[in-house]
Amino acid sequence: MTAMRRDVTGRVGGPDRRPQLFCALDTPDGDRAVALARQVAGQVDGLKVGLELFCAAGPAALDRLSATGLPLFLDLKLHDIPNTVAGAVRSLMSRTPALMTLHAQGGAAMMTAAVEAAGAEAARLGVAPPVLLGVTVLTSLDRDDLAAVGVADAPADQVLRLARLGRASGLGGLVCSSREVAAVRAAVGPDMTLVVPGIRPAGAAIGDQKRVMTPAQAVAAGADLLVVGRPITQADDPAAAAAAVADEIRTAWEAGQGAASAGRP
Ligand SMILES: O=c1ccn([C@@H]2O[C@H](COP(=O)(O)O)[C@@H](O)[C@H]2O)c(=O)[nH]1
Repeated sequence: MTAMRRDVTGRVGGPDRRPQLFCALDTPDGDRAVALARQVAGQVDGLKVGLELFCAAGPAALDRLSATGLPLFLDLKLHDIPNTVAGAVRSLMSRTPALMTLHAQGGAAMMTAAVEAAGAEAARLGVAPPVLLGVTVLTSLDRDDLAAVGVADAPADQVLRLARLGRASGLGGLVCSSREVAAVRAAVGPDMTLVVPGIRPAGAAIGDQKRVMTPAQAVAAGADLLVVGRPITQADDPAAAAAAVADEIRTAWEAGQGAASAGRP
């Protein structure tokens, strides 16, 4: 597995805790994914492989992307009975992803089974276990969408409920939108890795996302890892688009660091 910057707790971000940028390679074409990865490799901290690429190109896509040397984030959002999810985690571990997702609404037994399977399989293979991330409420959903599936609470309340369940189940991190990340941090403490998709630079098309923020806003809110897909991959110049997002993250982070040290006695 490619080294991830983690602090002593395992939280992604490294000693300086600068938020990381991962590019979502959402394409059914393995060759295009590899080409995109090469284009953005100098600007991003890692690559995210989701359902579209994995369903089309399979685990071989992970092997090809590993050659970039960047950490891989396998975002398959596992959601099934505990035994099946544990088996899927074991099967995926040989590809040594740095991060993997499962749906927190799959419940505590499912998440615990995944954590145990990842730990045991990592020990057997002699590798570091991935950071298991619980997806709380998809960033493409708003209050009306939740109501339509029988959840009367606002997204922020449902995110917090699932975040606490994920922490109690032993997960290493959570996926939520930037809008909830500060409240989730307050609820789960400093050690969990908080990942935010639904990132849109000012003026970018929002598409199917509903709970969005800019990269700078996500950093100010306290995100550890920002996932950006189409604003980079569908740009005329993906490398330049990735560099602009990375710059925005760095600038916002440094401004926050400066403000924090100015407030210190
Ligand atoms: O709540 C979630 C969880 C995962 N995603 C994934 O992130 C990227 C976002 O891509 P964009 O093109 O920047 O919208 C995509 O792979 C999703 O599957 C998410 O958007 N929201």
